[in-house]
Amino acid sequence: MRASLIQIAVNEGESVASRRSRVADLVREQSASDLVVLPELWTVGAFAYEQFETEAEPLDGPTCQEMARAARDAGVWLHAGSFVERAGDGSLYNTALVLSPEGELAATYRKIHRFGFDQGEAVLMSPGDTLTTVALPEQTLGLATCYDLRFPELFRGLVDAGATTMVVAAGWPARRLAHWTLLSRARAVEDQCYVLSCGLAGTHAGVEQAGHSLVVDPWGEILAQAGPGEDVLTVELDPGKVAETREQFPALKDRRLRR
Ligand SMILES: O=C(O)CCC(=O)C(=O)O
Repeated sequence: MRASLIQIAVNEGESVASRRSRVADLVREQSASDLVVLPELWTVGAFAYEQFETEAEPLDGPTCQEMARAARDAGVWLHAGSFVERAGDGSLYNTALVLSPEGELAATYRKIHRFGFDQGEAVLMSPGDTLTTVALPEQTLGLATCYDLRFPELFRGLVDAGATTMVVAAGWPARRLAHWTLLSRARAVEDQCYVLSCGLAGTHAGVEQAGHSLVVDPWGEILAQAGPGEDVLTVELDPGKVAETREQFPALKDRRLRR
């Protein structure tokens, strides 16, 4: 399975609507891939808190519709990153979308761990409560968003639900770049899975983004890593590698503290 991660630069001066159509074109350019992954909140910017209310969309709003067309045109599975979802009761969620190559909505994931402690996303958004996996022809995706990366129990839950490839859509700040790389590798090693960590680039709301999206294999090796700017990373995921790693080094079978 060929996967492409599009590390999108979010800078002030580009409207959400023009970024949406620019990103749709970038997705269409990845038609040689099977799976395309976008970052967290690439529409508005992960730290643009004052725009969350004004840019919130229903689940079937412009981001979902435009990404569905792009997925269908490219003929790819598209993890369309996340956007600010306004639910029926008015509350906001940081919601990730997965679209099929036919442009159908295959899965959604509402970010469970909100970032900001007692401010920002943590107070503006409601938390999701449901783990999400998506069965693709060669890999089962387990979905996570940004701060979720710090919570290994979420990933163990995804392993138990059958995930073989974790997709982490993020808007990770540059000042904690070392944690981004370390935790992506840690999740891959402990869960013996591929990890596709796709972050934002650029600077918005005064927060420089880390970039450095990466793909890690089930042994913890980094297969590819982007630099700080907008970039596309393309890697081949070996369909047998997760099972082979789990068989040759069966540490997951030795778990004793399952809840
Ligand atoms: O955990 C971190 O260091 C970054 C998390 C974050 O920026 C987010 O979840 O939006």
